[in-house]
Amino acid sequence: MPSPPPTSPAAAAAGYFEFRSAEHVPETHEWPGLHDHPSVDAVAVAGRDDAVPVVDLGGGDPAAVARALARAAEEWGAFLLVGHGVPAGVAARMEEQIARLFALPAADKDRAGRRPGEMNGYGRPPYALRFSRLMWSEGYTFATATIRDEFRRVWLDGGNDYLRFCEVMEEHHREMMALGKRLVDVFFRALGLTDEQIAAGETEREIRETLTATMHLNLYPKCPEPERAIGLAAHTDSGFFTLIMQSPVPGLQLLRRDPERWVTVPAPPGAFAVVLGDLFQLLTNGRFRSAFHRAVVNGDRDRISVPYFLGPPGNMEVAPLAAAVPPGRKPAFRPVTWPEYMRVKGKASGLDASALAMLQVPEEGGEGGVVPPKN
Ligand SMILES: C=C1C[C@]23C[C@@]1(O)CC[C@H]2[C@@]12CCC[C@@](C)(C(=O)O1)[C@H]2[C@@H]3C(=O)O
Ligand SMILES: O=C(O)CCC(=O)C(=O)O
Ligand SMILES: [Fe+2]
Repeated sequence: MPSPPPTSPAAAAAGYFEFRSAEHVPETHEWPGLHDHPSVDAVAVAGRDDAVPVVDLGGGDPAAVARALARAAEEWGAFLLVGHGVPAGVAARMEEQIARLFALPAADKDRAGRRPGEMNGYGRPPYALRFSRLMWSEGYTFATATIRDEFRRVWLDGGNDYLRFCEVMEEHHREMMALGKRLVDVFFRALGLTDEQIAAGETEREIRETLTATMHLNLYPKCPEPERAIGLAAHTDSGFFTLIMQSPVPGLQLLRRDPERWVTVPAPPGAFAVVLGDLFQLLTNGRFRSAFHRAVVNGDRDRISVPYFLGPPGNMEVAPLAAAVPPGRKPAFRPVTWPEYMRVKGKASGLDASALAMLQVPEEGGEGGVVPPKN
């Protein structure tokens, strides 16, 4: 089957082609091992609970909310967040603007193409470069601190389309940052900290107040052969946690074990999916787990997702919180900055090893260095 032609030289470098005119999945995008584990829906059946946890922030007993969050973070490393108070209009405006961005002529998007070694821009996410096959998605990454500069690369005239787009991204950023900070405190409570300790703890305050955010826009165009392509290949996020706004079209899947299976996360309107990252696993001394996840594509409908990656500033050393280390024990991981962790993760993926395991401190008298499989 001949591959559809790429839209432009930069699009070819980014690995994109004209998804809309594809009648088949070309060999370049055919993904190996997609069905090594079955995909299942998020339901509870006798003896096996595949119901993705739901955490409701709205109005319940704070202690009960913290317990629900602790269970989700320990057992799944992911959950659906409802009762968060973010107005529904925000997601609707985001979907509209993102669809408009990706529908722009290739030449406009190419001007913002992510160059090698750069964090921001239009193109494949960093980890995609490890794979020889391509994914069925378009992406755009940007730091929330530089939204206006970033999108002047796309809309050179700085006109109304540009202004409207930036306003909507900024609105989403404001809502997500406020929600992220609230959630950090609920995570601390879930670790067993009292409200007084959360208010007085210097480390806890620093984590909440210096949170940084990166946004990544994903468009998964509808796919003529969804069984043969992947939207986003399996990975863990590396930061603290990710708030994911998604179209009401399921696609996000979480790997569960014993037996290994991909559980599809439902996409009820208004709910955010929350996925914990590797540095949160380190921060909580391994108590809360990062989630191995991927995004599959759909035969009938496009899907948009907006992961909002929250993490520490680049110069902050992340170490296990005292509250998460059992009395009389040493922290299980050595301190690391986010950029340093990314380098370790890059090496670990080449070695097929876990980056977190490489940062583990051997227990006295124990073997050390081994993080049990995720989920
Ligand atoms: C803040 C970030 C997290 C991320 C790398 C990035 O700098 C921006 C893109 C993010 C993303 C999205 C797709 C999967 C992922 C592993 C990737 O390669 O790029 C994540 C990164 C991450 O969480 O490590
Ligand atoms: O599309 C999704 O739901 C997940 C996206 C994701 O995991 C990512 O961009 O890191
Ligand atoms: Fe992710």
